Amino acid sequence: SLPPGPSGWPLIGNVLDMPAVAEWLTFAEWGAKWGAMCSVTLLGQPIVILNSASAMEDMDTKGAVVSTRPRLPMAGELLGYVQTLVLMPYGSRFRIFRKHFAKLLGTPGAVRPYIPLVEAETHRFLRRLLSKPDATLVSAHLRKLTGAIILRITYGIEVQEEEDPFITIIEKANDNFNAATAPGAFLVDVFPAMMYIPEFLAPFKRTGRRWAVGTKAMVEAPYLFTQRQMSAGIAPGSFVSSLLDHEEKLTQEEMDDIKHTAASLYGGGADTTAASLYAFFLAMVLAPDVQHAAQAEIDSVIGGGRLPVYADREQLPYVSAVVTELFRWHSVAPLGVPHAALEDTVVNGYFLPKGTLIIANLWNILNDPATYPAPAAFDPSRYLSASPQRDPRTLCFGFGRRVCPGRELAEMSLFTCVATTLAVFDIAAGEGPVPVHENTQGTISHPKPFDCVVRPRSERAVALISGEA
Ligand code: HEM
Repeated sequence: SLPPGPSGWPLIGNVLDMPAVAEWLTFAEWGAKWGAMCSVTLLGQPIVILNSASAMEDMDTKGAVVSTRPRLPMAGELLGYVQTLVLMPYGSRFRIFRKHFAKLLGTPGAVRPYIPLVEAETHRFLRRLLSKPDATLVSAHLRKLTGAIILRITYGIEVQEEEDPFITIIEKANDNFNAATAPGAFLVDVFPAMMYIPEFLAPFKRTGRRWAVGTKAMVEAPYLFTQRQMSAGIAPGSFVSSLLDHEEKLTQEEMDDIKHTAASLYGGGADTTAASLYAFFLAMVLAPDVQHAAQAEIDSVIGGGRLPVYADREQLPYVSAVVTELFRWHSVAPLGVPHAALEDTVVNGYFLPKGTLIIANLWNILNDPATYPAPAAFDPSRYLSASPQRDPRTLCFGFGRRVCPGRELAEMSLFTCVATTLAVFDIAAGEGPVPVHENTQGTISHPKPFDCVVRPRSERAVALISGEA
């Protein structure tokens, strides 16, 4: 049978038990009651929830069998996201996309060429933060930073200081994606047969068609820009330009794969990394002792004469532990991205029929007090004692064949931003009540907005930021 879980009603199953918000908290309660691998059924659709690291590892052993994605007609088919990696079903095209990703970002060696680019974009971020340190703009500055890094790696596009047209197009599409995948937002995801309803009777189809224009613009506009730059002989090196270098030898299908792999990079990488970095600012407000300890390490190892760089990582173990703790403390994807069983399978003695949805409750796994005592505390020293706690990187990126392919770039972006920001800025609480760490709803979850005060640490820091030192 399926793993145990709350008993439901005939036909509708557990529909009435499903929480409307913060699903990860209710799922955690079910885990405590029914076991780390528990299940519910929604209108006949079985859903297995993984509430512990070992349950996720057991699932991991099934490899490809548990590595397809559920069918989501709204975001996948109507908006067109099934063409991008995150919603693509397991199969040969999926493997081509993953190969592109592996070559581009799969190892520390593969991402090494991007170090100067990540550092340069991070310096631009520091300058924006210096000129507009308002708490309400921190999140926007971070989105611009992570978007700029991905656009340069993928297309060789350098973003404009004011409103950048590509970022505007892509963020609009990503907002549509988030709205389309919000739990319970579109009934057609529960009843795919609704796809047969003619459009004049189905408002969701009209919404889908409108939003699909945004997806198309996101996929086409930056790609066309790079193609034009290549024709003019002025395209800088990038993922797209290197693969299109011998365009005449590529089939239409291969070019289409390159175009959609490129689009998958922004969707997977920009908002996730920005969410993690926004959590860093919150953590510094809530844990001033951690901030002071990290700054003391930077001051003693680097001194005030330059900004830290990625190559300093080994010499900055405490700052590195801040990054490690960031991966744990704020769940960027509290419920990961749902997997689905490709065929009938048995895991831990439980039967999962083909099509079963598999959800890893990453929030709960990363807040498990047995692995991480006092999990709500932001405490980098967890990883620095003689018996360090488990590296959250083995958990926060999901599992199996769908494990996040952007891990190395995430690491580099986070370290560079955290180390340089701490070197030159103090981040303190604002005047209002002490902020609380809470996740926003959505597949990609940010900390809820909070007040803070960001100030340069000294005149010397100002000179470093503005490049005059
Ligand atoms: C803090 C940073 C990040 C976190 C916590 C994170 C986390 C995740 C998680 C949990 C998944 C779902 C894995 C699963 O299905 O089991 C995922 C998938 C994915 N991530 Fe990341 N990610 C981050 C950064 C990035 C970056 C920088 C990129 C690319 C540049 C990226 C690209 C992707 C893509 C394309 C997928 C879909 C993979 C697939 O479906 O096969 N991510 N990520």
